[in-house]
Amino acid sequence: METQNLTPFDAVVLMSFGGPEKNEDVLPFLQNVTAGRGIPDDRLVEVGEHYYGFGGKSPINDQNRRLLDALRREFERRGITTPVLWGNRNWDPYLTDTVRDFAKRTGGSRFLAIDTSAYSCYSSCRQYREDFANTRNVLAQEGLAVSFEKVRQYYNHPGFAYAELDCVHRGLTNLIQKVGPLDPQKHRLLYVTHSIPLSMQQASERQTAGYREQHLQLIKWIDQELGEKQPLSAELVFCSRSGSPETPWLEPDINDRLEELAAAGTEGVVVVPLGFVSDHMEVKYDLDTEAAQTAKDLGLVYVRAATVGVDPVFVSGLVDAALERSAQYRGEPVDAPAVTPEGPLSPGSGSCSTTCCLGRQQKPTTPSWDSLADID
Ligand SMILES: CC1=C(CCC(=O)O)c2cc3nc(cc4[nH]c(cc5[nH]c(cc1n2)c(C)c5CCC(=O)O)c(CCC(=O)O)c4C)C(CCC(=O)O)=C3C
Ligand SMILES: [Fe+2]
Repeated sequence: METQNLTPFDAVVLMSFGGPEKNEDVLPFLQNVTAGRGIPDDRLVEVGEHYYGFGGKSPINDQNRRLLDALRREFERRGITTPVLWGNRNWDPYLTDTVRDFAKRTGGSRFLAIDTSAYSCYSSCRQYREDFANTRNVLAQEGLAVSFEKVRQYYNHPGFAYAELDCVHRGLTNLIQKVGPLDPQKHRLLYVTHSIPLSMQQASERQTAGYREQHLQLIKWIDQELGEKQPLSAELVFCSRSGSPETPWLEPDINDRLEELAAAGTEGVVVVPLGFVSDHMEVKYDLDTEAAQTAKDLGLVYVRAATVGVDPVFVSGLVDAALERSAQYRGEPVDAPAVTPEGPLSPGSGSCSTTCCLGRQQKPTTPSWDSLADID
């Protein structure tokens, strides 16, 4: 019997990046994101233009509203009565405001977070835990005691993995509709994720397979699952590089790779945004606008596979991951499934928390024992 029980948590909080809703939001949002992170001004102007091109509205908030709704419906379907809240790092509704409001309204103090990023690295894992510590510290000064736990990074959880598999399968079907039978000489599968600085990549490798390798493991699993149906070679490419040009980031960039492939005789690609759980601005601009234009200029057929979004298999997997974390927290034996050889990254075990993914400056994180004293 599955444990349909989130004890001792008072609420689940969907934790995300946040994005602007209108033109006037864009600058303050970018200032929030980049405070103290050394992003060159011309890059900020460029990224601002991406947002203005969409009327100043990032797609991410509406995606999160849909996910929030889907999670609530899945809780209801399973008879779980724990409330599901939503909070962001960089824009309204901010995590601190959501949590303060809930704590004052209900007296609840223990929060279990589900992040909208699936892999391990500073930006996608540890920085969220710094956010939890920040909220905890701000609210402590206001006399409210709150605590946070989070579910594991879920890139290899069957819910996310099978939902991705379905996205790839549908992308391939779409390409076949456009070009006829697939030909490994002419067609290719490009998995895309957010580039990160090499230093951040290296920090992610200290205790786990690391950011890049986690993607490669999932790609390998998808490839095996597709089996004979899928003759194309697959590779991982990157998008959304920022930072200063002298700092090395993960490569190749998708646009550069499309040029190389076209020159070598490729005629069509399926682009799978494996690193993004829904259609964020990176997907809408960097892939659907920029990379699609690159492909068009090169005469390539370009199919963009879907993101998992609110696929019921994904949503149900997230609820399973929350139940798993609760049971683990209570000290009960748990079944923690994973599709890749690395296995589940148990949060709080140290495998993806204590010393991994350190940022440039060391800041407090949650859980509270994960402090500077634990860093070797
Ligand atoms: C790994 C990763 C994820 C995936 C994990 C996760 O989801 O958390 C992610 C997500 C996102 N990143 C986003 C937006 C931005 N990221 C920036 C900057 C940066 N991202 C980085 C990495 C990542 N970012 C890094 C290493 C930087 C350099 C600065 C730094 O070291 O921190 C900048 C500043 C301008 C620029 O430099 O491009 C912006 C505006 C949005 C919102 C999009 C929307 O509106 O839909 C989302 C979901
Ligand atoms: Fe980012």
